[in-house]
This record gives sequence, structure tokens and C-alpha cells, in this order.
Amino acid sequence: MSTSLSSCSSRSRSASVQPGSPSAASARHWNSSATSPQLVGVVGLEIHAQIYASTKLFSSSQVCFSSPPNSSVSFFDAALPGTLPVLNRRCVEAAVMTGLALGCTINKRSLFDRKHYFYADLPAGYQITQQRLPIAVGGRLSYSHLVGRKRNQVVDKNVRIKQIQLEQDSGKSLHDSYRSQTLIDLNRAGVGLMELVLEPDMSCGEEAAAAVRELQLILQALGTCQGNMSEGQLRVDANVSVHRPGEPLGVRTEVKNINSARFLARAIDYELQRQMAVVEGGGTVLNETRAFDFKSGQTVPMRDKEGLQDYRFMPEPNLPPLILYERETVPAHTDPRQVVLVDQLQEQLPELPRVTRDRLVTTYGILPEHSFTLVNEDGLVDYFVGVVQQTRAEPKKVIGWVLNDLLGLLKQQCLTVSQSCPLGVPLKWSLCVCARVCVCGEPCRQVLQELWKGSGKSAKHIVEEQGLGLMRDRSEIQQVCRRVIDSHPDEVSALRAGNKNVLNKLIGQVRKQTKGRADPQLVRAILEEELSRPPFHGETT
Ligand SMILES: Nc1ncnc2c1ncn2[C@@H]1O[C@H](COP(=O)(O)OP(=O)(O)OP(=O)(O)O)[C@@H](O)[C@H]1O
Ligand SMILES: [Mg+2]
Ligand SMILES: [Mg+2]
Repeated sequence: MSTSLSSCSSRSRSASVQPGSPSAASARHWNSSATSPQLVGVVGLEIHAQIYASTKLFSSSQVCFSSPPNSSVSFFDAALPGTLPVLNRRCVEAAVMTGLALGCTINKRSLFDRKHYFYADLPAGYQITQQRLPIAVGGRLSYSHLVGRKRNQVVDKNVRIKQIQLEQDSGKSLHDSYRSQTLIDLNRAGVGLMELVLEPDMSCGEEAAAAVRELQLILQALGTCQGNMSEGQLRVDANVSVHRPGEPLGVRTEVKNINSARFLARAIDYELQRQMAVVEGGGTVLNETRAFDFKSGQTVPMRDKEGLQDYRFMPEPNLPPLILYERETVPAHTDPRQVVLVDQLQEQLPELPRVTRDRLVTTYGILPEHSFTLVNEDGLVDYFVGVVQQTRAEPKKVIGWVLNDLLGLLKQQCLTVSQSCPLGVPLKWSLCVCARVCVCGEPCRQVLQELWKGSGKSAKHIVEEQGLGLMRDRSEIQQVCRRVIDSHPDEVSALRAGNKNVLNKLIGQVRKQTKGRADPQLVRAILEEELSRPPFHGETT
């Protein structure tokens, strides 16, 4: 196979080129030795985001992930004859907010349609969706991914959004292999979904995973979807094809219902490899629906979706067109409860993750890659900002402490910052104490570990009890500095020869020998002072 998928950066559309334009795709990828260009991957996603609402899209049944099977099913959800849909205002607002945040045009008039298919967990035999005229069109999802050996170079990319449509979720089929039965749970039937259809602007699994992670953050910031992929709140269908740049797009396969960003990347890259092998072997790719088997890491054809689907779309006769307004266009005497105002929702949009990251970098001078980690972890931005404000410690020190020590502990316990409440409050105070007393490093880690055990002792108490406070005694530190200088002759000569970077190594040694307690600023000052003196006779020059 002539194309490697180890990295998509060489084959992906770069930040400076308008995504999706044929010229962008044909501008590179030519194999200098070959007469025809190499095959490249094309990826387009359909993302189903479950709307964060207390009730379903067209009924008043509760939405609850963990309720007992079939305990939240209204007559309408079960498709009993004579029942009618009543549109949930909250779902409409969520779709409008999502569209606005992604720069879409909001259609002031949109329509509902029936999409028919036969499946046991779809009792009506059709799903209500928005095929002809969806609520939002156009728009763009900007995302970044970190590349480079240390993953510290930020590459910005864009993917165009074709449309966002409101639709119903289906029920769930639960397969009981022991009894050879399939059981149906209709709790999910009729839950509000936003289907976001993305244009085929991506070229590999890594890009698709980064785009989905960014969308997840945006939806969470908006509060329109909780975005928990493992609970199925965000499910992705990956459309994948290969072609030679300059030629029409290849036949796509659709890998259905992927519920983790990591699996999404793996499924797409596997599927690209598979299709490239087919095309290079002279075969043709079939337009089929496939599933990802995470155990084998392979995609396999789905038996139930063989052949071309005819959904027999028709207008939904029980729902009038959905009309949205701006404040100025609301007709007189309209019931305000029946009105969704687009301009009002626009004003209510919160700060989006991209803006938060930029703000963290400019306000606190932290590295861009650190701003990504802060924003990616639920509750960590507020935590970081709170600690900086309360301690007035240098943000660069706080970020080191938060990312290295706090996150390490949280990961061990499989917790997020928000979940660590009620520990959150004492933790914040412990950070304050640590920032004042011992700045960062090993002593802070010890304090945190003690607090985590829940002994009830305060951070200050632990610092005093274990003698973890910052060491500020000049003569004590000077002695350690001298010992370190004497035992590192090569480093000292390198420093004296002008290699200033070596100083950090010596500072590190002093901190190590004092178990991280020596005040780093004092250590630096003493080392510089000691090393500025002319060497004694016999000492390395
Ligand atoms: N050649 C291609 N290669 C990869 N992706 C493609 C290609 N052509 C279209 N796509 C992607 O396929 C998706 C099509 O989604 P859309 O909802 O319009 O139709 P569908 O998949 O036929 O319908 P359904 O909603 O029933 O799955 C889009 O995300 C689009 O970007
Ligand atoms: Mg679709
Ligand atoms: Mg599809």
C-alpha cells in the first residue's frame, strides 16, 4: 500500500486552505516518483447530539439515562393511534443556540418530515426529522489539534456544517443472547436529538476525533447537550471514502454509531486503510453501512442495513411549520410562551471554549497547550482562576501544580474536579495554603495526598506537622548549594563556559536534596552568587 496513515498531517487539508475546495485537495499529495497522485482519505461526519432537556421532543415523558426500562414512555412515544406530537420549546431553543454558536444561518421557518424505516425499537415505523428544511444551515466548526513530538504545536482547522436538524431518537434494542431474545426499551424513544451534518472536509481519524471533542466542549458550554459519549449522548456516524486529488470523491461507506472519540479515530483510519487496499487492488468500494468492532479494531458490514434504503420521506401532517422570530418581528398579541426569539438567544450565548483558551493564554500567560488541558477538564478553568485570584500566586506556578499534581491525583481516582466536591472546597484552600507556604512541587503533593485521605486535618496543619513549609534559611540553603556545586564539576565548567541552561539542572538538584522545600528563587540567587566567584585553586574551571 503506498499511503501510510501513521499521521494525517501530510495528507490533511491545511489551516491556510479553504476546506473542501477541490484546489485545496489537488494542491498536494502528488507522489514525485509516480505518475498518478496518491489516494487520500475523505471523511464527513453525522453527529447525533441528545438535547439536554428534562422532557422528550414531542411528549412530556421524562428524559433520564438510568431509569428502569420502559418507565418513561408516554402513549405518544409508544405510537398509540390518536396521539399527537407537541413540540418541546426547550429543544427548539437548544438547536437555535447550537446553530448560532457554530455560525449557522437560522431558518425562521423550518419543516418536519417523516422518515420511514422498519425497526423493532421504532414503534411508529417512522422517525420525525427535518429533511426538507432544517432549523439551521451553513456554519463552521473550528477545531485545533496538537501535533509534534511533545504535542505542543497547535494546528487550527475548520469543517463546514451543512445543517442541523431536530429529530426524535429511537428506542433501544437489548439483545439477550442467553435466551436468544431481543427486548425493547422505549425510554429513549422520542428523546430530542440534534443531527449535525458536517461536510466531507476532513481526511483522517485524528482530525475527526479532534473536531468531535471540540464540538463536545461547545455543546457542554452551551448546556444544549451533556456530551457524554459513553452514555450515548453524542453518537457519531463516520462517512469515509478515498479518492485521488483532482478526481471526484469516491464511494462512501458509513460507520454507524461510534460512541468514543478514540474509537472514532481508529474506525476511520481502519476504514481508510481498507478502502485504499481495495482500490489499489483494482476493486471497487461498496456503498454500505458498517459497524466498528472495538475488540478487533476492524469495521464490519452491518447485516440489517444491506441495500439502498428508501425512507419514503413525507411531510409530517401533525406539525405545522416551525416559525422563529426576532424581537421586532413578533406579531402583536402572540402568547410569549409560544415564541422563540433568535436575537434573545444570540445575546445569551456563553463564552465558547476557543475564546476561553485565548483568554487564559493572554490573561495568565500560560502556554496554549496548557489552556487546552484546562478547558478539556470539566471544572478546571474555574478552579485554576479561583486559585490564582485567591492566592495571588504566579499563574505559571499554579498551572504547574494544578496540571501535574492535582490532575494526577484526580485521574488516579477517576474523578473530575467538579466530581471531587465536596472535596473541591478544601482542595482549593489547600492550594491557597500551598501557594503561600511551599509554592509547588513535592510538598504540595504530600499535602494533597494527606487531604485526600480525609483525615480532617487542614492543609496548614499538615504543612506544620510534617515540616513541609518553604525553607527560607539562607545559610541552610547555601550549604546545600555548595555541596551540589562540588559534586557537579562538569556542569559547573559548562556554566562557566557560558551554557546558562545548566543552572536549571543545579537548581533542580538543590530542590531535590531539600525535598522540594527550598525557595527556588533563593536557590537561584545563591547559586548565581556562588558561581560568580572566581574558582578556588584545584576547582574545575
Ligand atoms: N464521498 C464522501 N466521502 C465521505 N463522506 C461523504 C462523502 N459524501 C458525503 N459524505 C458525508 O456523508 C454525510 C451524509 O449525510 P446525510 O445526513 O446528508 O445523508 P445520509 O447519510 O444519506 O442519511 P442518514 O441521515 O440516513 O444517515 C455527510 O456527513 C457528508 O459530509
Ligand atoms: Mg444523516
Ligand atoms: Mg448517514
